[in-house]
Amino acid sequence: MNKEQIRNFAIIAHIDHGKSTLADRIMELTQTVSERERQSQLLDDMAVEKAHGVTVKARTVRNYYSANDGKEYEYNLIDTPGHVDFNYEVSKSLAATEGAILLVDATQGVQAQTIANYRIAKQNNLIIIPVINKVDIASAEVEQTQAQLSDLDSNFTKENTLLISAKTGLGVPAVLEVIKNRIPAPKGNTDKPLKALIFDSLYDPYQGIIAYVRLVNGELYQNDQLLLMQAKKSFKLKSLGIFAPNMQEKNSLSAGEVGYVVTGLKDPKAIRVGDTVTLKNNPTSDSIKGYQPAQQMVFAGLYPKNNDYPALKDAILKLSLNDTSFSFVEEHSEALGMGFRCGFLGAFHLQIIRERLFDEFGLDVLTTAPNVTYQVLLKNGQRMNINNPVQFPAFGLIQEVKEPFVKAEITMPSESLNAVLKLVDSHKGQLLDMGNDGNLVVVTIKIPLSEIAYHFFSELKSVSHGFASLSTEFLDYEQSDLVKVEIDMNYATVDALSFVVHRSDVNNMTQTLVHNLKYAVPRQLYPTPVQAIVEGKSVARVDVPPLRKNAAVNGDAHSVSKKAALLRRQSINKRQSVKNEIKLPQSVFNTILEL
Ligand SMILES: Nc1nc2c(ncn2[C@@H]2O[C@H](COP(=O)(O)OP(=O)(O)OP(=O)(O)O)[C@@H](O)[C@H]2O)c(=O)[nH]1
Repeated sequence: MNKEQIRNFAIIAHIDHGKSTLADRIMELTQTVSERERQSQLLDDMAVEKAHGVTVKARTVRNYYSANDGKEYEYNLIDTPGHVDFNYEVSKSLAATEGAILLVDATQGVQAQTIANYRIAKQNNLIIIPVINKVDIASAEVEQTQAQLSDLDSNFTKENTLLISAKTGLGVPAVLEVIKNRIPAPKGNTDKPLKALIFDSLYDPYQGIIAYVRLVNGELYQNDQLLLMQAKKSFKLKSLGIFAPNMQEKNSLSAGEVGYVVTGLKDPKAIRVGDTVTLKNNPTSDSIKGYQPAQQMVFAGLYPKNNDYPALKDAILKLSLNDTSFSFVEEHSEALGMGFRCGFLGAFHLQIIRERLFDEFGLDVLTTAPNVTYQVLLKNGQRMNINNPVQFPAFGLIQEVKEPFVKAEITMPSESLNAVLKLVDSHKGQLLDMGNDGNLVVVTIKIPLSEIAYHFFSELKSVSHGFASLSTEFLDYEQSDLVKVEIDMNYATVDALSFVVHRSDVNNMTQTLVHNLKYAVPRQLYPTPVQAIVEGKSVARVDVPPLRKNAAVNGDAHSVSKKAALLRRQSINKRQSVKNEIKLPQSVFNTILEL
């Protein structure tokens, strides 16, 4: 295909605004999928995507479009996820394209992820085509949505914006023409040495690592000897091809094109997204730069339920190829054995990884309570980054603790403003700015990441009846008001408990904890006070009743586990970092971790 007849583009939008549905229509109109293969959201084929009805992974598919000018064009379409946790997938995809369709649901208007994705596209210097979707719905507010788009970018005029229904197909043929007219053909030179960007990868049990590539310069042929420039690793290419939408082998790929390379490499660490592929014997002089690695925000321990550590290790390595945005290091826990401490982009990402381990590798994993990274400065001047509560140093040694703060933009209808501000306040958020645009309010806040990393998103949806949307951006590490609560007691199986909580949560938290703890089984036959101590001062105290006559003196694991589980759950709900030194049998510990 002549390079002038290639168009690489992505579809970007807020969650559920119709990207996958539009991708379905495009594949049908270009006859990429036959009548027989048609099914809705064809590209969302992962089990987690079907279960949650959202796109998690970006997908690439090549279509051939017969344009009105009588020529045939190669359209490489990339469908991207819309959830705030998966912005990283969006930026990866956009690095491989020249243009983007910015899709906005006419019944919802511009939302937080519309703005966030628009900005990523702008940063990548892409041509953006504004498209308003779902115009078939009676409650569609086309004019208002149009006005919001013009506010976002003055180039998004009424004349430039397309109106479609991805569901019925209305207006979609016009989108196909506009892609050809507005989005430029890829630049790049087939005569120069091969230079290709790896923008995604996956592990195939039979073929090893398959890299998704976008060729910037040069050509790629079957049997080429290739070199990974960052990894400094060479290999002989096993085969190459395109996605249509399934893998289809080809003899060559050339500058501007998007496709896949079967590397034959088995070591998942060999391939890094963002690396440059070139020819071993005729390498390019410069590699592709500026590719930002993902920044993990939420951390948790993952342990195999059935003690099958080798299987978990293998699965995590392979999954990390397909999702380069999560990080992992081995860790060992007294109670759970070998596992991994993993970093995620957000709580939803954690859930998705957990489900993928189950769906794709048959592995059931235990997850410890999620937490963020704390920067700790010790009195002796040593600095530590702590993302594992077990490693939290003794409070007496600590000079200062800092925690990550983010800037969050919440977009909502004005009716939800009060409820949202209340929610923000209860999560220690500070209002930075508030803008009004018709019925749409955009509130900018500064908030500790630990406060919004877990349940904030679902609480926001709930208080705004589903209408508020959120986008976040990391700000900095700032002083944290953490204090340590020590629970002073003597239990049969629970030796000691200490929690790290925000100062403002101390009173409520400790009252409840101490109250619940009194029901656990004490070792002594005589009453014992349980008390919570903060900085040497008792903040709550409860006298434990004498042991029931026939209770097991050495502790009733079940009853302890229930109470400890309750404790754990409360601590999770409160979203503080938790340090506990519970020594319990494995089975009991498992129950706690699962909560
Ligand atoms: N009535 C109507 N419904 C639509 C239209 N486009 C999409 N939908 C519906 O909107 C819902 C979301 O569509 P998707 O295509 O999954 O949205 P998406 O943007 O890919 O969602 P994520 O991948 O989760 O970000 C589905 O139930 C679609 O059937 C449209 O033009 N009209």
